[in-house]
Amino acid sequence: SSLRQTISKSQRRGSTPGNIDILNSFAALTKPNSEPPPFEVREIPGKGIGLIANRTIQRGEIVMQYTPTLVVQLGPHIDLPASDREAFYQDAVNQLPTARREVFVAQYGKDIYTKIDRNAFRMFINGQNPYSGHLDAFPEVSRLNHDCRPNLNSRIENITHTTTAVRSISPGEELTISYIDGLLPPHSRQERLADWGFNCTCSLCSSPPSEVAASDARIRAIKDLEEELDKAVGGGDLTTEMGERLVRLFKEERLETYIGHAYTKAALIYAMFGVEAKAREYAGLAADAMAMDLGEEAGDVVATSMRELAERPGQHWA
Ligand SMILES: C[S@@+](CC[C@H](N)C(=O)[O-])C[C@H]1O[C@@H](n2cnc3c(N)ncnc32)[C@H](O)[C@@H]1O
Repeated sequence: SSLRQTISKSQRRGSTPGNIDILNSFAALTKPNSEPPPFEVREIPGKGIGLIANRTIQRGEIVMQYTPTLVVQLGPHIDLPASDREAFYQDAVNQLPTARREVFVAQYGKDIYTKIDRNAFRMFINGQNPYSGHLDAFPEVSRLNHDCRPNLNSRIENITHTTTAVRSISPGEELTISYIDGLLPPHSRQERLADWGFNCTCSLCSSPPSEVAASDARIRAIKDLEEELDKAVGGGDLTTEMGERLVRLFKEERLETYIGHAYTKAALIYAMFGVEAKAREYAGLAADAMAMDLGEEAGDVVATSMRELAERPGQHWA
C-alpha cells in the first residue's frame, strides 16, 4: 500500500514530474488525418477487428498520425497487486476527456491493464535512463493487426505515432504492421507472438509449409550474406553483386519495412567501387526508406550519410 500511495501521489498523471516535463516539451508532429480515412474498420476472421483499405494507398503515403491518448511509465505499476494496478489505471482513464475515454475503452482487452498491455506502444523518452520507458496508448492505431510481412511501417517521433505505406496497397487489402522483429525465423516469431497471447494467422504464417520453408531459407540467406559482407569489407572479396543480391532477397521476402538497410549496403559497396550512378540511386532509395522508418527530419547518422551520398557522391567517405 505504501508503493501505491507513492505512485498515486507522484504519478497521478502517469509518470514522474521530470518525465512529464520531458513529455510536455515534445512537439506534436501530427497533420490532420485524411477525411474520409483510406480504410474501414471490419471484422477479420480469426483476428477480431482490423482495418481494410477502401482505396489504393500509394507507397510512402501517411495512413494515420496520432498523439497518445494515455501514457504510463513502464515499471513501477507492474509490481502492484493486480487489483491496485487496475484501480490506478482506472484513475488515469477517468481523467480522459469523454470522447478519448470512449475510444480508449473500445480497444481489445478485458480490463484496462490488458488494454494497455496488448495495445500500447513502447517509447523511451529519455535515452537509456532506467525510468524513461513508457507505454503509449494510440487506440486508433491499435486496431491494426500484425502481419509478419506488413504493408505499413510504424514509428514514434517525439510523441507522434505515424504509420506509412511501405508498398502500394490495393482496395480490400488488410492494413497491417509488425508487432515483432520480422527478420526472426518462423518458430521464433510464433513464440514471440504467443507471448502476446495469439497464434499468428497472417498471410505468411497461413501459407503452405513449402512457402514458409522458402521464407525461412531466404531469412537464413540474408543473415549469411550480411555476415559475408561484413567480413568481405576488410578483405578483397567484396563485389557489387553482393549488394544487389541483398536487395533482391529483401524484396523477394517482402521485407520492405527493413529494406533501407539493404539499400544502404548496396549504395556503400557501389561507392567503394566508384560506380557513382548506382551509388546515388541506392543511396536515394536508402534515404527514402529510412525517412519512412525514422521521419523526414531524422538526424540519424546512417540516414544523413545516405542523403549526403545521394547528393554529393564525390565528397562521401566511401
Ligand atoms: C492490437 S490488437 C489488434 C486489433 C484487434 N484485432 C481488435 O479486435 O481490436 C492485437 C490483437 O489482435 C489479434 N491479432 C492481431 N494480429 C493477429 C494475427 N496476425 N493473427 C491472429 N490474431 C491477431 C490478437 O488477438 C491480438 O492480441
